[in-house]
Amino acid sequence: MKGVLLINLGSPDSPNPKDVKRYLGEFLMDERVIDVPKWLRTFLVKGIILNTRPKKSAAAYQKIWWEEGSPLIVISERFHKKVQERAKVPVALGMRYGSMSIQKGLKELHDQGVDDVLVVPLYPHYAMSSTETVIEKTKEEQKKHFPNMELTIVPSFYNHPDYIRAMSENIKSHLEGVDYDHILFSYHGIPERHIRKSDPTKSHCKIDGSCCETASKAHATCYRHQCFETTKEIAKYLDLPEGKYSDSFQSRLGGDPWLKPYTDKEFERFPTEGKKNLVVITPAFVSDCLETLEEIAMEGEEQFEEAGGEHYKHIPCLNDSDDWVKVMTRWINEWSVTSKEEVTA
Ligand SMILES: C=CC1=C(C)c2cc3[nH]c(cc4nc(cc5[nH]c(cc1n2)c(C)c5CCC(=O)O)C(CCC(=O)O)=C4C)c(C)c3C=C
Ligand SMILES: [Fe+2]
Ligand SMILES: [Fe+2]
Repeated sequence: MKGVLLINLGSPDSPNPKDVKRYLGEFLMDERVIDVPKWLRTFLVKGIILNTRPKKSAAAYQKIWWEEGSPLIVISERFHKKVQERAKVPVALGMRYGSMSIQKGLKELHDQGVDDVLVVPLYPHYAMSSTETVIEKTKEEQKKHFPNMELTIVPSFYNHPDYIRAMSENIKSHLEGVDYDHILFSYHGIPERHIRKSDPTKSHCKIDGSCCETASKAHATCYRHQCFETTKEIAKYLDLPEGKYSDSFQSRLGGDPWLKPYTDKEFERFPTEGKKNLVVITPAFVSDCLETLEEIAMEGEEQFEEAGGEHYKHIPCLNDSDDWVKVMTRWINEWSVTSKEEVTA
């Protein structure tokens, strides 16, 4: 029997430093997130980062926490419930880190008789620290606990017409009557090194001006290319004029070079160029979370206004909007009526 596992990143159990520390410990000890030899990762995470970061992160979580819990979890649960109401097969929800584990999600499906699972990483763009770690963890849990289950993985949907249309219509609905100078597409950043590591050709991705524009099979796993494509497709759909929009990358951690330009530097630069009315969208996240609600909606506005900006607007993610629920349900229902031969063909 077929079933679906939706997988998002996860959040701490509460915004208290103790729970945040446990969550960050699991997250940052992932070899696909901090990709250095285990002894060095252990030293960096347990010896340095976990001594200071949990307090700072807990304070940030406290600013955005809802009565029902973490926004990322609550929104994912609402989305899951609505998708389940419309889907023709059982749908479960799991998180890569934290208490709502992937193993629990697979067990829930297994207990309902599911042995053929569509795995949906809730990330539009491929990165080793997001999509790849979800896929590898799911395969590991399946092999260990549910050897008779089969998995089919939904590919990154960064340029899927349904995702582009849903994103564009969401943006359009929030821009009605809004006067703006510029739209910033702010994507979660990753270290530049991860782009090179994910390049199967080992020669295409140079992170220069043109590699992401030149056709290559490397783009199936190139986060940078996929982010730029999402922007291009949304701009095309909304008929945005050249120069009225741009890309940036947020949330960097540590001293290594991450994808540029950095979002916080753009907030400081725009007002000096006369871009004083700014709209920010965050297409790498399907649901609002710490990185959109605190870093972009709160900190971002402050940084922009301190630099001389006048009006600032963050557009919410797709969250549990009817449109996004319908898109996901259609993908699921189309798969659930497809035979195995058609899927693998
Ligand atoms: C959109 C996909 C994501 C990628 C790619 C990604 C890479 C990545 N993240 C960190 C470090 C942290 N990220 C944190 C929060 C966070 N990250 C994503 C998504 C991606 N991360 C989301 C949805 C969230 C929000 C979680 C929530 O509970 O709302 C955090 C925790 C908060 C903090 O202390 O800042 C860290 C740490 C790295 C190092 C990385 C790539 C190497
Ligand atoms: Fe992150
Ligand atoms: Fe590229």
